[in-house]
Amino acid sequence: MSASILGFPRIGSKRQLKTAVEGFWSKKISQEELLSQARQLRQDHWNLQSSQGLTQVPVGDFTFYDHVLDHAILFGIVPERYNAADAGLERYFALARGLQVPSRNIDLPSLEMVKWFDTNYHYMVPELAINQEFALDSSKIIGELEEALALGLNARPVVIGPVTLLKLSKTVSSASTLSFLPKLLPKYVELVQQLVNKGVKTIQLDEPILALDIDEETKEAFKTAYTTLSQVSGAEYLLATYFGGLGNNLSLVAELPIQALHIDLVRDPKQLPKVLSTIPESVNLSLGVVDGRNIWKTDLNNAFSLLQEAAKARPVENLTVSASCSLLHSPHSLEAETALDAELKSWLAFATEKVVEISTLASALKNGVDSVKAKFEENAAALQTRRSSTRVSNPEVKARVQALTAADYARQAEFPVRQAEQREKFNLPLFPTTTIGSFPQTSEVRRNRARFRKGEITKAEYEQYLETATRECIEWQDKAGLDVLVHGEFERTDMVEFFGEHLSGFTFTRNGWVQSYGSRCVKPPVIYGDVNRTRAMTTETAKFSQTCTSKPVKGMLTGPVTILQWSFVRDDQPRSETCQQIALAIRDEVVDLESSGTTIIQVDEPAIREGLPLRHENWDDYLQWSVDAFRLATAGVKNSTQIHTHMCYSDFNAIFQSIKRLDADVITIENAKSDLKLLHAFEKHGYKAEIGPGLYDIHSPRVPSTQEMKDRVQKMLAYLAPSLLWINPDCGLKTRGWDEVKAALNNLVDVARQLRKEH
Ligand SMILES: Nc1nc2c(c(=O)[nH]1)N[C@@H](CNc1ccc(C(=O)N[C@@H](CCC(=O)N[C@@H](CCC(=O)N[C@@H](CCC(=O)O)C(=O)O)C(=O)O)C(=O)O)cc1)CN2
Ligand code: MET
Ligand SMILES: [Zn+2]
Repeated sequence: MSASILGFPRIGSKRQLKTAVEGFWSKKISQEELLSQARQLRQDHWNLQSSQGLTQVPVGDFTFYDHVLDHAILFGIVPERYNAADAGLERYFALARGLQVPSRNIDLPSLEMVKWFDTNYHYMVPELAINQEFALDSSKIIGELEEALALGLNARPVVIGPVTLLKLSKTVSSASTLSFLPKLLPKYVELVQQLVNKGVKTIQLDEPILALDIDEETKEAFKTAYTTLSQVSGAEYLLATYFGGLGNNLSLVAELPIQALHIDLVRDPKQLPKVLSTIPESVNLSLGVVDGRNIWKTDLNNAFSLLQEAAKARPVENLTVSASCSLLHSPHSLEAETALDAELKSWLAFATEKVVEISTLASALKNGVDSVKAKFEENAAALQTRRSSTRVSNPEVKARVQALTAADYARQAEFPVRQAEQREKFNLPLFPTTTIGSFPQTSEVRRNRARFRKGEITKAEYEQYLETATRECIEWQDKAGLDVLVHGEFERTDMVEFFGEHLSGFTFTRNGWVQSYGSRCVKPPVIYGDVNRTRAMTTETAKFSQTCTSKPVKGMLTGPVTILQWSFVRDDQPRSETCQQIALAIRDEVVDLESSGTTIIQVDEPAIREGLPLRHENWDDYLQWSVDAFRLATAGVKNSTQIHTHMCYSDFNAIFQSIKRLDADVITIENAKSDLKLLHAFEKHGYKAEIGPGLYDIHSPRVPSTQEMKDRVQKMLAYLAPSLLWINPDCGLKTRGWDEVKAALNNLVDVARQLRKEH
């Protein structure tokens, strides 16, 4: 009987990793200092697990930027061009975030970054060359293993499995990335041998791809890979699956020569009986009963009955209690949440508390529930207060949802009618220019917010500061010649957290940080009850902003699906219902913005693609309610009010029909890194509304030239009519500095000016 987790959040209780890494980038700390802080974090996190009695600790879950990128280094999947950077951390961070050193003639963009399954975590996409040769560089994982062994820990190396690693990679050729398996496998074998030589018994191979629909080629790859790996003497494998059930991949997994299997019993508790009857008894089962993707306290009784069901079918020695997936997606600890209401706090468990839950469940399984009776009782009592709490339920919200009719989901007229009215009203030039919303969140902006929160400046002083920042931002855009302006979002910590702070049914944390990419973190708000808007959230800012210019300033809102997707969501009602409630709150805001004089309103939905279920069979249902939620949020306005939406970070081709069904008047979309494939889809499916495919990548400090952006537009014009095309960057500018932003936007406006002359 054992207890362990698949991975722990690496960012640290106070985001020490962010501070250290960013300090290293800005040359405030040395490489040695960075390495030593990293070592400390790993040690703290392992100690935390072992002090709670977890029987094994994962090794390799730590990373300076992204664990998939670490695997590219591990197997030598480094494109030629990065050899311009020095081996070691310079090359590593060049892959992660690009590198520009004019004096050395270096101008490297970063690798592509995309979403990790259905999470808000982003990974770097390994890029396989046509003639890719692999080379093992195991220094990182071996180093970390030695650290753990020196601490006397029972260490289990964590490696992404070969099939998932290849499936997440890309290659320029038309060949399937799995065609690289025969060349890659020997390197896995070599790695496993090295680990075994260090005294390792079990190696965790993460294959989350098994929670997806996979084709025959992929199934064959699994058989080949695991048969080969099983031949390394002395090695045992824990095959880890998560983010869903095994579904029809169960019979494949049952055939693989593995010693242990991890299953996600939070996303799919119903798979347990099938797993128990299909997976050979000799295979140890790691049971993911604690939710790694949400922050609610586990229902210990419920989790325990799943464990007992397994214990009836197999010897307890062959079972491991675990969390559904790596705890990477949970905040570090509740300890810092001193401002959280006591009752609400009693409903929550972050990563550290989840480790305790796992340990409690393991004790119950080993020594009987009576051995941890008090803990079970305390848990049941907390859950009971949550179930019966009056603040969870709001009858007015429920009644309003009940009363909705089809008319609430549709604009008054079809797009062509709206477009005609809008054109007359706005009289915008051909190729109108705009931005996506945020402008640089400088340290000055953050410092002022922090000072206000600490009471060092008054509310009035803070608001005065925001007005000045907003006015300067708008005046700059006006002068630069942009056509549709934005206020810059200086008052927001984050596009989702801001709305979480203003809506009832939500709470927010002080320190509930979760890594989003690299050193960047988010603090997802917590939705615990029925969502309701009690007062306008953005109209004052919008009204003020419009006084700064005669050009239209867009009202800027986050859409219901994105608010849902980037929050911790209640687990006591379907996500679709929560989404509908958020949609109503946003609808009220949209309508209020219109009444207070805002004529163009953008409702961002960058997370709509990310929310798409991993299994195809669940797509239609999701796309129905998510698109409906957007329509509900935006349909309450006049024909002449222009609704924009914005999306980023994803391949939208698969959900194209749903994008059409959003019925937005203008869509701005990330495109700078995903080529013209998407635009082809817009053409093919007869998309009629207006569209602004991003002209440059805002995730890099690199300033795009006028010519390169103009070339991009020329290519786009092969697919899109000039009268429909908007000119804009591919996402918000909050992570950039002002110098880069000004230079890039000046060039962008130039592009539009030149094009207008030519058309
Ligand atoms: N939720 C969400 N998900 C998203 C995105 C997004 O915008 N939001 N965009 C995409 C990319 N993901 C991103 C995620 C995070 C950030 C980001 O910039 N995060 C910031 C934190 C933003 C924040 O809340 N900042 C706080 C600052 C909190 C803080 O550190 N305060 C210090 C003081 C700060 C100072 O003096 O400078 C303190 O209190 O001690 C604020 O503005 O107030 C960071 O990690 O650096 C950007 C993109 C996809 N997913
Ligand atoms: N309006 C938001 C911004 O500009 C949209 C960002 S999408 C991740 O930051
Ligand atoms: Zn975006």
